[in-house]
Amino acid sequence: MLLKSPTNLNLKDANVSYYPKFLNQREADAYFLSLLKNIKWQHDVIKFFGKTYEQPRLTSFFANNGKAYCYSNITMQPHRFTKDLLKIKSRIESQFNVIFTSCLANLYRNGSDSNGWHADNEKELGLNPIIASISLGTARVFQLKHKKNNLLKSKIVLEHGSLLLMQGETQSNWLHQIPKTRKIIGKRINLTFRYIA
Ligand SMILES: O=C(O)CCC(=O)C(=O)O
Ligand SMILES: [Fe+2]
Repeated sequence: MLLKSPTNLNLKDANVSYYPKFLNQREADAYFLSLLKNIKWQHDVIKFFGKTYEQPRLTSFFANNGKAYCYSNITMQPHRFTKDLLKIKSRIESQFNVIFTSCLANLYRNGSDSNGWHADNEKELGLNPIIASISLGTARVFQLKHKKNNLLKSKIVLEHGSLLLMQGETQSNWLHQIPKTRKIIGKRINLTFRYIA
């Protein structure tokens, strides 16, 4: 299958590219409904300076090697990959000649749900990880900012069926987030495929 040419965000010290319609409309619609229904979405509590907060989104974690994922003081024990996730994972792996062991799924229920500034730089991801991020459902804004140079920022709308690839030194040099919005909007599912050794 031939991919439409990607948009490269042309960020300094990073490598981020965007593939709209990586999944076609029919596939994206079907995956969205199926994942919404079949994933065991959980609502985690994070600890931060001794206080506890509910995460502003639901999540679920999957892996084929039993390895847990630890971030923000949460340890997520993996489920086995579902058929849907395996199909999407294989599509990305064969297209880009990469291998993933794990997938973190996020469900943003409405505009109040969000994902604050962070880099995916946990040790178990290794140096310069490649992270493949699939978006399904309502489009949301994805913002990036350079860790050291506050003049360097970027943003892109992640559309239904799209793929965003972050690789190279992106996680060392940039932060990213999904900000809240006051608009009345529907649900969005995001899948981030990762390699966790
Ligand atoms: O929802 C998104 O597009 C981003 C998710 C993300 O950054 C993460 O799970 O690490
Ligand atoms: Fe992230």
